[in-house]
Amino acid sequence: MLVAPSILSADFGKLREEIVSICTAGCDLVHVDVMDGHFVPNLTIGPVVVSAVARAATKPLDIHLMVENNTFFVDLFAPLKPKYLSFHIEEEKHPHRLIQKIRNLGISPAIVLNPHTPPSAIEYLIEDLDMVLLMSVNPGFGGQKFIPNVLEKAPILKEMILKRNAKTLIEVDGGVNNQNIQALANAGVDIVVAGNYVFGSNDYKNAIDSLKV
Ligand SMILES: O=C(CO)[C@H](O)[C@H](O)COP(=O)(O)O
Repeated sequence: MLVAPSILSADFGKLREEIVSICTAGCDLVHVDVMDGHFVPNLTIGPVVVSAVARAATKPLDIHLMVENNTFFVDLFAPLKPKYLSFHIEEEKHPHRLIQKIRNLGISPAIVLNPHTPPSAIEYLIEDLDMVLLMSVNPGFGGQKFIPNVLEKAPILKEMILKRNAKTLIEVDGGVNNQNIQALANAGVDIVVAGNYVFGSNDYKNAIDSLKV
């Protein structure tokens, strides 16, 4: 299991220190939540702060866009060269076109599915995606309760990936902790995002290690 701590739960008063700490503690990716106050009822950080995060991080960035105008935000964040740039299928009329755009910028394209969206929504996009992010909370806030329907969706998605001989990874985000990590691994999940569980602990290394099942 790869672990991507979500910096939404970090102490923004000492953000550089927080980023260095999770990277030293052995995280695999640094997960960044970009919210525009329209697609979700919360507002987070823009490219100025994310560029400071990128300078502090020794692990690749995994940027999750929770925004209305995906193309505008892809153009804004692409210069920071994240490993993954993910956008919501619920908010995109031309997902195939946007996937190609992200790939042509040298970034791994990923799509996010809200808790109510079935894996079939992206069946014909699978081969073009490097990752699919399944939300296990409603997007917008950290520290919410895990919605277990993701344990049903992940195996369905995995089967679609295998059927198409694709290498697409499955990531799950929201309410992940040491109580549900084994069930997520059994369901075929490759990467977990964890905010409160990591940043709310007093030992980041222990918390990250406990998710690497
Ligand atoms: O995308 C998010 C919210 O929209 C966060 O990444 C997610 O909620 C992680 O936080 P936690 O592990 O505390 O649930």
